[in-house]
Amino acid sequence: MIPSLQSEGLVVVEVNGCLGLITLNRPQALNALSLAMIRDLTTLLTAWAADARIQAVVVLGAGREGKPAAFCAGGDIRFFHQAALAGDPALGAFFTEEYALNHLIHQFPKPYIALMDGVVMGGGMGISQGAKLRVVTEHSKLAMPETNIGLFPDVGGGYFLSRCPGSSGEWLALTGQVIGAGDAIELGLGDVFVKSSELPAIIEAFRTGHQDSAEHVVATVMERADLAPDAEHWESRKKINHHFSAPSVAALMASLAADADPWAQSTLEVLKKRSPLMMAVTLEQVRRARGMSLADDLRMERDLVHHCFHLRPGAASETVEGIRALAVDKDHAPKWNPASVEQVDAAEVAKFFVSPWAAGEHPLRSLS
Ligand SMILES: C/C=C/C(=O)SCCNC(=O)CCNC(=O)[C@H](O)C(C)(C)COP(=O)(O)OP(=O)(O)OC[C@H]1O[C@@H](n2cnc3c(N)ncnc32)[C@H](O)[C@@H]1OP(=O)(O)O
Repeated sequence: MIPSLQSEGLVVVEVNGCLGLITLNRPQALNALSLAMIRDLTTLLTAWAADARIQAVVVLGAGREGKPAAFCAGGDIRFFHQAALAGDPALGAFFTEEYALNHLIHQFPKPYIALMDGVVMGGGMGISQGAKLRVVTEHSKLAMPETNIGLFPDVGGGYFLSRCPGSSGEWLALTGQVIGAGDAIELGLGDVFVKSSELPAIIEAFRTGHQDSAEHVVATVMERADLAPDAEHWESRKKINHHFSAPSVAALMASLAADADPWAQSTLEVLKKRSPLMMAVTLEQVRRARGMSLADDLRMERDLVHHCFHLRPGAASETVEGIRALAVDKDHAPKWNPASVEQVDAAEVAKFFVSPWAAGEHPLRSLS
């Protein structure tokens, strides 16, 4: 019922009755996902999908004593940095296996419940957006912040962001805006609000209560559901739709610049800090993904992430530079190349969307 795992305690598993309870247990790195953790999650979900004794799965993040909660802050970006500079083939395996895991979760045949308390970013969204029940609290901080590290919103981000209402997906993708529970529910990125003070009782019930059916597991959450707080960014939705429906990043930044409203000006300031090249790639990604299945979107994202590390290898990669500035040197001063949206070459953006693999050789060819 519990297969053997390889992440040495970073993924903790408990089975109680028909429930498989998974705790991401790397709190000092906000439960960021290593390749071993991704492999463990894949092993567990693959085994449990076929195991009639398991009828529901719950995933949560371990907390740090006295610190804010985190569900998962994404893929391990320090590993991306080291592996890219070392030319480590594990980097490619990481993305292939993480995206396949995201797909597995979206298609998981039994209730998979994500307790999205605290930080839920990047890869954390990837392992929660496919959940049947996405539980948010007043401490939830959801974001796809990849343009801040010279990346694009992957892990199925093209698929789930492009399904957000109006142009809010483009807004979230380009700015990396962090949203709380109210906005998450309003935008279709969360399902149910539970006060964080209720979580210990819910988790205790999952650990020790009688769990004899998936319905009972779901009811354990739903009976503690509450009214969500207001959506903080709801008032800005008209402005989001107006500016973020512009045809290009340069056009949408010009549109914001021409709007004296403080919201437009502060949004423009955020975009000026993001990678111009990767904003252009991101806008194209989200718009293409709107007409794609999840599997096709993940294949496109696998192509894009390959190019992030190979079109310009090593330290020349926009992603390596972005991670260096945020998480390695922590100077928060990435030197983007090019430095402004006006200098982004459309031909360079187009190269990201050419698959490096023939259709029959794509690493995610088996996803449907
Ligand atoms: C294919 C998958 C793609 C992706 O998922 S790309 C990654 C997307 N996620 C991100 O870009 C988020 C990166 N993290 C952050 O921006 C910040 O963290 C937060 C805003 C989430 C929280 O900030 P604060 O509360 O100030 O915490 P802190 O001191 O930055 O983090 C505590 C420790 O956690 C490590 N950490 C956080 N996120 C990651 C990560 N994604 N990968 C690896 N480590 C991470 C930090 O570095 C630090 O560690 P130390 O104390 O040793 O400096």
